[in-house]
Amino acid sequence: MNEFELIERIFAQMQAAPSLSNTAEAHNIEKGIGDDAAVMSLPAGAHLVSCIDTLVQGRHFSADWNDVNELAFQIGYKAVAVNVSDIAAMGATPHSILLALALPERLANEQWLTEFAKGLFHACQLFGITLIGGDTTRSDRLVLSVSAQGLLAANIPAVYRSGAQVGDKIYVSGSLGDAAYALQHPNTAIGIELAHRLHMPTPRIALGAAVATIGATSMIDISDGLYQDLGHICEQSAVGMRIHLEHLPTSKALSSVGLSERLLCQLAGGDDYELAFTLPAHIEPPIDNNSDTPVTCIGEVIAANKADTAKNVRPEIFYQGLAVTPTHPAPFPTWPNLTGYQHFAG
Ligand SMILES: Nc1ncnc2c1ncn2[C@@H]1O[C@H](COP(=O)(O)OP(=O)(O)OP(=O)(O)O)[C@@H](O)[C@H]1O
Ligand SMILES: Cc1ncc(C[n+]2csc(CCOP(=O)(O)O)c2C)c(N)n1
Ligand SMILES: [Mg+2]
Repeated sequence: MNEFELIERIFAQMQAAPSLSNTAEAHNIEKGIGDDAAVMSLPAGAHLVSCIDTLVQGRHFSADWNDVNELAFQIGYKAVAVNVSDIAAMGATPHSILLALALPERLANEQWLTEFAKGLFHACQLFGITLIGGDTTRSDRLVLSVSAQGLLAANIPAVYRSGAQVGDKIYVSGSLGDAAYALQHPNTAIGIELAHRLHMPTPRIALGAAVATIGATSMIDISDGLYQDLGHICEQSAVGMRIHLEHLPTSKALSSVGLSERLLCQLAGGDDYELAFTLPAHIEPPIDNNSDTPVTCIGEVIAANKADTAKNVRPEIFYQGLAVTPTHPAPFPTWPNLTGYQHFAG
């Protein structure tokens, strides 16, 4: 059996799981894997929301072959989760994915592919989506591109980065900085405790849909770091922001890390896959005490500083009521680089 037959067999087995085939049926997928392209019918008036995200060995996960072997399940899961997070950040409900797999020969074996497929289909099941097709090529390193489709009901507006208004409050889901800390300290007790936040992020699907319904003015998922990603809302909405550092939601594990290092992970670490959104001050956020998705107000939208050009607007940050600036960087010992993750930095 060659690699392609192996992949086909493993994926067909997983796809045949009863709960997954039920999802395909519920999603009106008329043709999934097996033809030149997939075909689905959409509910009347629904909007189709699409995105794509690539994970590259050595850039989005460890280059080390031992790690890639050990993390097969998590890599499969995360490739789906990061895309679902982008769909959630529009307020849409995820529907289906396509997978382009560039596979090194040494991973084209039953053991690795089975674990990878288990992680991928676990995510599909958890997020209620169907794999409807893909493409497989040989490559020197593992590269995964997943594109996702989501649906928005006819009467629900998608939430863009461009709608934040002066006076809105800024909210963030879950806790921040956990994944970045786990990446930087993989062998410490706290890093190990937080490793699941790096390898298996939880896209906030229900929250994204809920805030779209109640009238969120803007939303983004935090993949590159809160400071940079809120900057995208500032740029596209032509507003400024004030962020209060003492309000950043912090997990119990991360709260024992020194303040400056913790805040750096929270502002500029990335890999959080939490949602940041703005709501007019009179709209209460969907805070459900029984849910495991806390929502925290971290600041407010202010008028853009006229001195800033549209491309360099970043949030202003405050700590205990005082502006944190290069001349008064407290609680940081010196003014930190808050840029966040950039593929082509420097
Ligand atoms: N190669 C490309 N061709 C066309 N559009 C692109 C390309 N790369 C990025 N874009 C578009 O630019 C916008 C921002 O992309 P980006 O990848 O930064 O999204 P993001 O959600 O901020 O990050 P993430 O990749 O972590 O989800 C998106 O609308 C995306 O579709
Ligand atoms: C080995 C390794 N090195 C660095 C990182 C951190 N990292 C990589 S890409 C990215 C932003 C999101 O990517 P994109 O903008 O492409 O969606 C972040 C925070 C990691 N997870 N693993
Ligand atoms: Mg995004």
